[in-house]
This record gives sequence, structure tokens and C-alpha cells, in this order.
Amino acid sequence: MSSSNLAIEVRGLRKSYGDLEAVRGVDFSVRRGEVYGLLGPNGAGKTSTVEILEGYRERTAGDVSVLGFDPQQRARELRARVGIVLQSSGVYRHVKVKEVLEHFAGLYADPRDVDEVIELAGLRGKEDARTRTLSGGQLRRLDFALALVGDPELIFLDEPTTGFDPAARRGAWDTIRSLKALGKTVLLTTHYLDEAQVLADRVAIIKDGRILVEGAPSELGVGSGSVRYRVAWRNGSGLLNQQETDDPTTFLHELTTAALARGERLDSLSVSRPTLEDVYLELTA
Ligand SMILES: Nc1ncnc2c1ncn2[C@@H]1O[C@H](COP(=O)(O)OP(=O)(O)OP(=O)(O)O)[C@@H](O)[C@H]1O
Repeated sequence: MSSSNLAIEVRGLRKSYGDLEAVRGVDFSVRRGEVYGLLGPNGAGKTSTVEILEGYRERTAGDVSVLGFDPQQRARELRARVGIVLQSSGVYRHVKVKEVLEHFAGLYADPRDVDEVIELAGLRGKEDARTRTLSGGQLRRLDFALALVGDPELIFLDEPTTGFDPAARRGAWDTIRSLKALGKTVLLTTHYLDEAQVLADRVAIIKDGRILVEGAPSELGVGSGSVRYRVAWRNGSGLLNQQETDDPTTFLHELTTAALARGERLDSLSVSRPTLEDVYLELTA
């Protein structure tokens, strides 16, 4: 794949804080238009990696390219093409939602229409609310809106739905899907595996500063032998049984042949592929 198809390229990235090596040789690429998820337990090195890509931290070693720029140089042009949703901003408490957005839109040469941003971020009806009256989830939407107002090509979302109620999470998911539909590239960190499973085209699972596995959420672990299919069924007396197998075809054949020979029906028979959560828990245990 040629570099111009890549929004982000990371090769051999390392970050040390004194004696602590937080990022230990990380390689990954994010294609333009892709939603890419970084997953991993607390302290895995996600924020260190993302903040190096955002230009907020200096790397110890390795090569990093963001939209063709080295983020460490903090080029103005790069900053104008990137949107960042930090874990929490909490600023501008006394002004109205639309005023904040109009103010920020004025800082860009070619901003996105403020009404459109309000719609995208799910803030319709809150345009005239003072930001101090917004709930935690609504403030987070404002963070989203602020990241979108410059119409960036690449958006960094660091735990975008932490603290959201279930409806607000679905709203944020819709926003992220809309960004993808607009052709934007999104780098997402999250602790919610269902979120990564539904939103991300590809994910990387990081632990102790290294990428353990990378791929499409539905493909991760399948065929690697590490996580297996789960077959569940109720036997003749109604007892629920579960069995893990890496060869569901043979297993189901044997299971159903034996049941038929006994004249038994297997109720609630199901075969499930490993979820991203199964793979994650297995790899990061
Ligand atoms: N500024 C810093 N100075 C010293 N150590 C740091 C600094 N920032 C991070 N670390 C350490 O580096 C390691 C990786 O931290 P990082 O914040 O990158 O992890 P993370 O994967 O984002 O974790 P979380 O999911 O908790 O946000 C941790 O052990 C952390 O304590």
C-alpha cells in the first residue's frame, strides 16, 4: 500500500519515562477513511502512543508520520487538519454552546458549518444553553463538536464515551459512524470492547507497551488457536451444556449424531464465534 493511502504510520515507536519503558517498539498503520481502535489495559501505553501522534509528547525512538508530517514538529498545517477530543476539556463554562463553536470556527480558514456540527455531535436543542448547565455527557458532545468544527481529516478520540449513559453512547457511536461516512479517519482508544467491535474497522490490542494482536474485530483470534468457538445446547433433561472447540463442524456432527441416536432433541443449540472481549481477556490476562 502506498504511503499516501495511510493517514498514520508508526514504526518502531518507543517512549521511556526515566527507567520506565512505556512503549516498546510499536508498529501500525491507519488507512485513510478507517476507524482504528487502540485497546489495552490501564498503563498499556495507549495514551503515550496517541499523544505522540497528536504532537503533545516527544518520542524516545522510532518513526511517526501523521498525514505525511512528523507531529513532533507541530506544523500549523497539520494542526489544522487534525481534530482532537481529549479525555475532558471542561473549559468555557459561561458561554453558550453555539457561541463557543462559532468562536472556534472563526479560527479556521475553512470551518465546517456550525449548525451541521451541532447536528453531528447530537447537540440540537442545546445551542443556546450555557456550557455550565450541560450534563457530563453533553459536555463530552461539546468536546466532540469542538474537534469537528475545523472539519479535520483525522480525528483522535480518547475514550470518547467514558461516563456516558447507554443512550448517549449510542448517540456518540452514530456520530463516529457519520464521521466515517464523511470519509474521515478516526483513531479511537476505548476500554469498551463492544464499542470497538461495532465501530472499528481494525483494532490493535496493546499490553506492556507492545501490540499483541491487530486485525478486524471479528477476525481477531479466529484461527489463531488461542480463542475457540463456543457451542451451547440443552440436553434431553433441559440441562445447559457448553463446550469450546476449534473444529465446530466435527463437534456438531458428533453431538447431533449422538443426540439423534438417542432420539433426543438439542434445544437452544448455538455456535458462537469468539467476541473481541473473549480475545481481549485471553490475551491480556
Ligand atoms: N508523564 C509520565 N511520566 C512518567 N510515567 C508516565 C507518564 N505518562 C505515563 N506514564 C507511565 O507510562 C505507562 C503507560 O501509560 P499510558 O498513560 O500511556 O497508558 P494507557 O494505556 O493510556 O493507560 P490508561 O488506559 O490507564 O489510560 C504507565 O505505567 C504510566 O504510569
